[in-house]
Amino acid sequence: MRKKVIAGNWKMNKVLSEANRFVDEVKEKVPNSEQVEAIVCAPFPFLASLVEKTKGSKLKIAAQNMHFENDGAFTGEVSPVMLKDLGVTHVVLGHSERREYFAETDETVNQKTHAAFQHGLTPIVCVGETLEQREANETMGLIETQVQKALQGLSEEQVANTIIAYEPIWAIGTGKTATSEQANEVCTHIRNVVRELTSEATAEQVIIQYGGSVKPANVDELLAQSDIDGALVGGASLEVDSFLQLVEAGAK
Ligand SMILES: O=C(CO)COP(=O)(O)O
Repeated sequence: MRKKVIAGNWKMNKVLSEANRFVDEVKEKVPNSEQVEAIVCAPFPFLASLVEKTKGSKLKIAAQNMHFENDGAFTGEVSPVMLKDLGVTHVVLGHSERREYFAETDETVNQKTHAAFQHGLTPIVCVGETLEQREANETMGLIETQVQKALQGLSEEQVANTIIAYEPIWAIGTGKTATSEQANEVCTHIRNVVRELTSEATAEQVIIQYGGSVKPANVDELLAQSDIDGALVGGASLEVDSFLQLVEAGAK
């Protein structure tokens, strides 16, 4: 059985003292279960401190983005080498907010996914449609293209170790969760795309998360779906109690 991966994406929130306090509290309480993995995706300035604090604990620390080059004249950017050196384990790539506001494309997401694996970081690759695309019946085709392009050129083993997060843009931060059936339908489609690209064994292994207004009240139903292996959570990951409730739901 696939484990559940619960990742809290803090986005551009908190200051260092708040981030430290959150992690100090949460790291003691993450269930000691092989069934669940808990990750905090924090802003760059907090990463060194949070990695240090979580050494030896079950809580993992992720970045929310990175550049694909190792180093060079890219003012304001952060490289995979820097993240790996700090002890970061995961990196969120291609979040819809980065695609919308920071010109992230399927091509750069692909370059970053390759760079993550080159440096031993696990990519959490985000895909998802807008409301207009959903209403125009474009969801399945669009998701297929996003997944294919993100994974292009990866080895089968790398695909198996990629985390794919399905985040319908219309459900992010809106309080409008996709129904668990709607979410599962797309996650099943993603697994089928992975199956076509690789093999049955890899498709069965790949972790597919749902994201978009996940909270303690709806997480059980979402995680009970056949192809949803976890959640990428914004708002409800900012408070210790709700984040822990989500992680505990993953351990059930
Ligand atoms: O974008 C998200 C996580 O990456 C989802 O955000 P919300 O959980 O706040 O809807």
